[in-house]
Amino acid sequence: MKVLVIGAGNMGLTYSEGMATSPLLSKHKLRIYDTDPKKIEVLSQQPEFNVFDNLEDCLPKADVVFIAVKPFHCEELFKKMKPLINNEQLFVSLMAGVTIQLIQDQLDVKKVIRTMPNLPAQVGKGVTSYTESKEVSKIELIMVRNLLDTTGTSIHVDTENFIDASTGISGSGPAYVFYFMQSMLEAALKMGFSEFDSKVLVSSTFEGAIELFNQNDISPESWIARVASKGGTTQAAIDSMEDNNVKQLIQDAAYSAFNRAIELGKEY
Ligand SMILES: NC(=O)C1=CN([C@@H]2O[C@H](COP(=O)(O)OP(=O)(O)OC[C@H]3O[C@@H](n4cnc5c(N)ncnc54)[C@H](OP(=O)(O)O)[C@@H]3O)[C@@H](O)[C@H]2O)C=CC1
Ligand SMILES: O=C(O)[C@@H]1CCC=N1
Repeated sequence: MKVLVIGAGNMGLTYSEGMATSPLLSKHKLRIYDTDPKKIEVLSQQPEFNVFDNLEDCLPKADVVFIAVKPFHCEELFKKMKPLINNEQLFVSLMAGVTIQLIQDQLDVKKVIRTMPNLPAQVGKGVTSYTESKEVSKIELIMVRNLLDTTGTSIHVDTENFIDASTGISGSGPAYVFYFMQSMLEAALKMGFSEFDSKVLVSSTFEGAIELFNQNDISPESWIARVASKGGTTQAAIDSMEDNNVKQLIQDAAYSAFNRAIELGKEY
């Protein structure tokens, strides 16, 4: 199978690196197209990829085309793609907000899968939600799922509303975790720890907590209760967060991303 990825940025390159290992590609190298000459030059040194600087040479014969440009670049890209594509090809979008309908209309194609990936795919720990237009067959869907799973795990959702919702949870989510980490790092530095020790304290705490969560069927709330002694230090911290409505604020933030994804879909 010939797979082409358009846009070799954070997401496109990450998914390319995962998918290049897929047996579904059989003898074909994964194809990458980008408009940035510097990226083309660097990627051309990597033996696992076939790198292109023009669509004419890579798009017409691709079976599956992943689109990983920023949403505001899609209109210009679709215009260039349109004369080079056909209705047998399968298009997989990684773009936030951009709807299946818009892709079908602007490219004049039928088979579209819309996904919401996330950045931990870079270390094989990504989670991708995906949904499809009705013209996509079961076999095509399984094939794309296999490709997506080369970067971690994936979940099928029934509607695009859940793609926008997963943008608010898992797509943008790594940034919320980094925000929390940054806040704790800054607190550790203020308390007088060195940068190195602050990093060890914070990253080990996150890693340990995630491992506990993953290895046991216990809710985060119950884990909090196991850390917090009555009248102790943790309770003081949790009370401070509750007094400041931190939980609500985090939920509001997730909804802001969800709503922004819906808004993005109306902008193009
Ligand atoms: N980053 C993330 O964590 C996530 C991103 N996404 C989605 O993934 C998509 C890509 O995001 P991200 O990887 O961060 O973006 P990047 O800017 O890192 O990557 C996009 C790449 O596409 C190139 N490009 C721009 N226009 C074209 C074009 N017409 N043809 C071919 N290549 C082009 C860009 O080049 P240049 O730099 O020169 O513009 C760049 O190399 C977005 O739509 C985003 O919504 C989804 C979930 C998570
Ligand atoms: O911020 C964005 O718009 C993209 C989508 C999810 C993560 N990054």
